[in-house]
Amino acid sequence: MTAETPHVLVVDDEADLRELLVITLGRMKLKATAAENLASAKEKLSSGNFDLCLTDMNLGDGTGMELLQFISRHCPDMPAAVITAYGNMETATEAMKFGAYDFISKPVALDRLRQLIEDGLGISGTEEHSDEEDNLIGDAPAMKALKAQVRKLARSQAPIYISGESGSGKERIARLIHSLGPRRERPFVAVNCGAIPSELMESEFFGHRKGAFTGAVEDRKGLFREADGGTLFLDEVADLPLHMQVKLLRAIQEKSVRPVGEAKEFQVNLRILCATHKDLSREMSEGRFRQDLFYRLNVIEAHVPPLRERQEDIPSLVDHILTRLSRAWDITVPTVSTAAMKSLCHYAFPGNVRELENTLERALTLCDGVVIDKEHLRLQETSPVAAPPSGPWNETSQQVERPPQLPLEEFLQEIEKTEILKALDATHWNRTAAAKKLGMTFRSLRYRLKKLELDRDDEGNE
Ligand SMILES: Nc1ncnc2c1ncn2[C@@H]1O[C@H](COP(=O)(O)OP(=O)(O)OP(=O)(O)O)[C@@H](O)[C@H]1O
Repeated sequence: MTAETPHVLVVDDEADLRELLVITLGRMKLKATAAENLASAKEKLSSGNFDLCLTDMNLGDGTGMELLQFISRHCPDMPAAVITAYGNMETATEAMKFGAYDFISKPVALDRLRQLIEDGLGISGTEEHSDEEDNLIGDAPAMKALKAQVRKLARSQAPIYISGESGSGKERIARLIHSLGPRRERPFVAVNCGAIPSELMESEFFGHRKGAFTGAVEDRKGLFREADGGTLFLDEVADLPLHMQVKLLRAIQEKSVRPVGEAKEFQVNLRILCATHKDLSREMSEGRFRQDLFYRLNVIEAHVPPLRERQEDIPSLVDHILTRLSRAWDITVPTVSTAAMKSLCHYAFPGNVRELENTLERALTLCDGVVIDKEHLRLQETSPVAAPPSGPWNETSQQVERPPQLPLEEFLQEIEKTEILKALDATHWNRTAAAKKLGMTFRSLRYRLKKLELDRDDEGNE
């Protein structure tokens, strides 16, 4: 966003609404320009410098969706929001998939409009950095793609469904989305839906008045209001009982909650992120998860790949986790022997990163404090890797296309890494034999291992 007065483009074919929006924006001390159809909006966007666009869906000569597509191609850094017909959630959902950061329904409520504009201007402009990002380890192609997706999603207000196996890092992704977005200064509230007893759920989510039921000794705000202005992360959302799913849907749609034993409703403004290790569409088709809630929450899906599909990330994760544990325990970071690292890189980790953390914590207690060796890991030998490391080649050795967001240099590095790891694997990490297999000198392989940060340990296993 520029340091000057933010400039908003309003696009609507109805003159009355257009005027109302321009007046409201003026009162908010913003500069507003109006366009009455798609062609004029495109022309203004091409010649002017806007910080935000607010568009209706019917534009006479085109649709709001077409304008969103134009924006994502020509001004991808400018946030855009849409105005939808009352109750038309499908259009709103579709618009968010097309890149709108939020929507507002007609008749336009002015306080909601103000909020929408403020949120939008908060995300406009320079890229944010978050410490959470540094703590999200992973350079495997799938993780790089996920990080790029997260950066984009952080700007939007769309609900996101984070899928992935247990322990793969879903909550971490949710925190990152929050910390990179306009709500970062507000609370991030995480709740494990599977851990709340069914009878307490309503009061946990929506709060209660003192005396509303036995045990309600004081007023309680509830998670929705605690997260007001910020993000509510519903972990294990598939575990919500059906009666609670109805109430949750209502709260999300109405953007308001009524505490147990309270007569009045409270407005809430929050972003909902959810996750589950279960297959949510299957839960829905088998009648355990409401279809309407599914479509409301699952506007955009972000998938966290299991650790066995990004084994090249294991060495840096090991490094990161051991550094963190050693700092907490106030000890020197131990080294990991080549044999131990090799078994870690070949283990399937059904419990994903959490299992890796537990494995290393145990190894740290069992080792002599200097070197973690294979026997300290106590990995189940019966759990071999289910899939080969995800590299630029798939299981049938067919070439995989370069993900568009991955620069060529890094893509080529991935190929190099995968091939080197394959050769090391085939030769039981005998680097002389691996170099021969790869048609290079030992020195050249050693240089590449260093460059690719695969030379964790120099124990002279040549
Ligand atoms: N990419 C990563 N880099 C560093 N640490 C990670 C990463 N992914 C996960 N972790 C760590 O692994 C542990 C499990 O992650 P997290 O709780 O986010 O997983 P989850 O998928 O939400 O698990 P569950 O399904 O059990 O709720 C956490 O301690 C988290 O900090």
